[in-house]
Amino acid sequence: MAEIKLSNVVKKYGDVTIIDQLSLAVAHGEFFTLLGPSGCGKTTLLRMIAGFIIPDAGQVHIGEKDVTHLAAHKRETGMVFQDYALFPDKTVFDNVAYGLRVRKFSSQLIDTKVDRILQRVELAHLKKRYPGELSGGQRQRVALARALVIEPRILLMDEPLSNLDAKLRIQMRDVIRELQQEAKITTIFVTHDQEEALSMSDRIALLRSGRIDQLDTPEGLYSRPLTAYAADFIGGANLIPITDWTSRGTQTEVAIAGGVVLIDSDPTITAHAQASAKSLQATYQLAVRAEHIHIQTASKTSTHSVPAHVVFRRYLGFKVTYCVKLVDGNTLMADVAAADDPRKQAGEAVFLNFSPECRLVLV
Ligand SMILES: Nc1ncnc2c1ncn2[C@@H]1O[C@H](COP(=O)(O)OP(=O)(O)OP(=O)(O)O)[C@@H](O)[C@H]1O
Repeated sequence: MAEIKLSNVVKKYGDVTIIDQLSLAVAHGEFFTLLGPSGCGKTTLLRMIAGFIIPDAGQVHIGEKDVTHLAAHKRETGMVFQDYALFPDKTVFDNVAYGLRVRKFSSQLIDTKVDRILQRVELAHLKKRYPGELSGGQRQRVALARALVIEPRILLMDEPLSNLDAKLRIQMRDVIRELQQEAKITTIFVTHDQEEALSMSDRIALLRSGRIDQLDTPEGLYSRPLTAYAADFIGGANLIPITDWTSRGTQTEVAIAGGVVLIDSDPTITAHAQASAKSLQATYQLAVRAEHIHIQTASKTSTHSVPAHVVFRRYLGFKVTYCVKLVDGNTLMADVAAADDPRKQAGEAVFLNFSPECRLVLV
């Protein structure tokens, strides 16, 4: 049984459809991320689950209960906002205690619960401070403690790390994930940061204009993107036009400018291609991650080498990034380990070998 279920939810503002017949199910204890660029509808979806936005059509279930029209405060959800939304005139202790006081817990139980959660987020020594006397990371931990102290059934987090500096953001990922695992609390996390999504989530729904483009595990989304949008958004793959392709059992030959690339076959793509009436060239591109291009100085190494020219070489310490141009003028970015660097300069000819992990993706 799903802990959270959205069934064909729709949200429109005027004539503009923001969420378009979207369905998803989140399992109990799952860390589920809504990922996508600004404006794709992540916050709207999260607020539908919280009860701040009522869908124009469709249902929201929490457990077995239809909560589509249930008031936000009756939904057993805790929310952490991007700007923390702490009470500036209350101490850390009182901020965290707020939800318990509203729920009429005894002051003794409030003391115990608040002290326990403040210790867990390493803020016990700061409980008498006001939010204005805390760093961004500390404020974020107060917001997290305040959401968790009421032991909500569901934790909803809207870009909770985006106001922190890069180092703190990475530390807080671990804190959130640890607390979530400890309490086995079903969590929906909104972010536009692909690295955050990959490193924290059990599953990710990649959104595109109010629809789910791909719903998958982090590994699935990174290594088996189905669309050019997913391949580009997660890990910024090179997208290469194809001129033809032939599936030969476990391997597929893909013709691109200058040569033929051999990749692993994907049954999903093959089945889609068989069912699709459109021309293959218009429907698919080859998605190639920078780490899946190997730069050779001679073509002899493989019958599937593709000629190219170096546009520029950028040394980055542990790796070297090359920009290379195919015979049709398309450019690709390729990463090589510093130890394997062929040390080619702009204008020099090279040959590219592509790893079998490269994929055909829907345009
Ligand atoms: N009250 C509103 N009235 C009209 N349009 C709105 C309203 N709220 C949101 N929108 C629009 O709905 C779309 C989705 O907004 P939403 O906040 O869900 O996106 P998001 O993916 O969370 O973006 P961001 O990462 O920038 O927060 C946007 O185009 C936004 O302008």
